[in-house]
Amino acid sequence: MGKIFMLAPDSFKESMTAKEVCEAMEIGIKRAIPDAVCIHVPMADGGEGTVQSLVDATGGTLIQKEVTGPLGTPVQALYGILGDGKTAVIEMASASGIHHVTKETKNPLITTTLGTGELIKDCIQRGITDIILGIGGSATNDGGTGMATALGYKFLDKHGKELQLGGGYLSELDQINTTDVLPQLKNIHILVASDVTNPLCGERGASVVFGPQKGATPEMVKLLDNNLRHYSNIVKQQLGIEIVDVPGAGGAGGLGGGLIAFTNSTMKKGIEIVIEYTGLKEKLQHVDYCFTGEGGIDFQTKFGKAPFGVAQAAKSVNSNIKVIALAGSIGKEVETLYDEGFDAIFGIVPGAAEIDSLLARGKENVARTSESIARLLK
Ligand SMILES: O=C(O)[C@H](O)CO
Repeated sequence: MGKIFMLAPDSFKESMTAKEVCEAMEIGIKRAIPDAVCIHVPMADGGEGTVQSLVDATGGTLIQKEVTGPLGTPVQALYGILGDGKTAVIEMASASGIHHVTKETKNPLITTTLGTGELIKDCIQRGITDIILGIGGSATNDGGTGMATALGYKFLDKHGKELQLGGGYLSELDQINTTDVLPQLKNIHILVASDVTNPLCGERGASVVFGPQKGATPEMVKLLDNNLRHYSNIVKQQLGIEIVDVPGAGGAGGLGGGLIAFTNSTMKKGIEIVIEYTGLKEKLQHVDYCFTGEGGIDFQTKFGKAPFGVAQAAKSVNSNIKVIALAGSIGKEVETLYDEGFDAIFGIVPGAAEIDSLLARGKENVARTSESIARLLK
């Protein structure tokens, strides 16, 4: 039998999905080593591409659903049901992400995570019991109250009237009513992959750090931070749950905190979840070479990006597996990755060119680079 190659890249943003990168790698490797055995395990780190990668890796299905977008108007969102038929994978950004608002319509006082909750509800209604939820890239700062509203929680003011959606109104919160919460919710487990470990409030909190990118002025940041603090106090008084300082509670405008308060959830690093659900370590057992990669690789790759998780997994299974990374751009202090399980890192760009043409020619560049590497390995 020929040498066995594990192909486990992340997507190359705006150029190729992780699955397409796998296919391009295989084309290049087989030009040099026709009898190479290539195992495809498309990767992701909990952010954009996680739904596609886990659906591809497990033979699952994609579901399209119209939900309420961050501004209250309908948007088309996608989520996945994995091959096991009982686990769903959702990226909150698909329903409530920043790409659904424009520079002119960005407004974290009114944006809502209602649509994310509608996706969770849709999963529950299909009999799903486990949900993997990637959070980040949001347009919202509502502490996950919109998400909870879709699941039946009611956020009331002191007159018993429901608050308007959006983090800007949480100063009026007086009571959280749980009478109409979906009864099935208590049987659902949500594994949360947050892109950050920030707390809900304060200097490192959701509003101060991520509010400005969602259109918050300095005054709005102050208001939103105070509102989330007030909200966390009510959650503590009425539900007995402390969310204000929990790492990750500030993810996606406080959706992390809302998930802790209102659902049966656990937070974990996105890449760890993807490695577990794709069975990467089992598939690495008899591998000789492990190819990974991402659009950009630099020193930050070691803070939980997919290629880092893949390199660590490969070396933990067998330290003799050679880990080879491909990237569109190679950034600062990339040499620090050689101590982290990477044996070699290759840029795929053939020469100076317009970014659009580089993105469009990603597959041929990955195939050519993979062929060159395989010629050396042969
Ligand atoms: O959505 C956001 O607020 C950021 O991506 C951090 O989670």
